[in-house]
Amino acid sequence: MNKKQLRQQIKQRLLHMTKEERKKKETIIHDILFQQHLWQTAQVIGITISRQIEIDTKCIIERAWQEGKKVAIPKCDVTTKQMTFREIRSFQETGRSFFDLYEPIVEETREVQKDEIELLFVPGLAFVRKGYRLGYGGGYYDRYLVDFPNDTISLAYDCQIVSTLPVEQHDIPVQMIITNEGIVVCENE
Ligand SMILES: Nc1nc2c(c(=O)[nH]1)N(C=O)[C@@H](CNc1ccc(C(=O)N[C@@H](CCC(=O)O)C(=O)O)cc1)CN2
Ligand SMILES: Nc1ncnc2c1ncn2[C@@H]1O[C@H](COP(=O)(O)OP(=O)(O)OP(=O)(O)O)[C@@H](O)[C@H]1O
Repeated sequence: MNKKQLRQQIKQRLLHMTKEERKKKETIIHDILFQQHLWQTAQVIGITISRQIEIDTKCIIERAWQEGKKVAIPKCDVTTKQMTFREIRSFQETGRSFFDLYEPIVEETREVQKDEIELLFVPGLAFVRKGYRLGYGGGYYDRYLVDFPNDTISLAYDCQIVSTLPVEQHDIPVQMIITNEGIVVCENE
């Protein structure tokens, strides 16, 4: 199966989950996350604002603010396919952008440098247990991760874990995946 077909297949799986199933699994994933030392000690997190089929990140962002953490979200440059992260202090500092994404409002936010982000949440559609992932096809995270120096984590429903993925030269694995079935520590060789 090629990447495009695989994306379609996983999207279908996600769309077929019932509201109850989704909520139940989401709660488990959030609970596991908040128990992690990695979470508890991170002072600055990098995270996206979730869309329909993605695991809810708004409550993660709110929890981060409650715990005094700083929250940075990406702003994509569609021509260079690069991202920069900017700190948001409330959802009012975000605006709807391309592709139905919410991005930081540049005039109201400051840029957060890569090395300031202590824990980066990496979105994806499908994952293998070694940490390799299939994204939405922009290549934004693959580029961003090239010289990212700190911890990376992904959140996924069990149905997003697959046994194989077409791995390419530029793919960089995440260090940890949290699913509703537990934690996967990805061993990088
Ligand atoms: N909530 C959320 N925000 C996010 C991401 C995400 O996965 N989730 N991203 C995670 O990376 C970045 C945006 N990712 C994007 C990925 C693809 C395309 C895009 O234009 N896709 C084309 C197909 C491109 C291709 O196949 O070459 C399209 O669907 O038409 C845009 C943004 C940053 N923000
Ligand atoms: N480090 C990189 N440098 C240059 N081009 C890259 C890099 N990483 C990915 N690309 C290019 O970006 C495009 C999308 O890559 P890919 O299909 O792996 O995206 P993805 O993993 O689904 O997306 P994302 O990383 O945003 O989640 C491809 O054309 C790929 O060649």
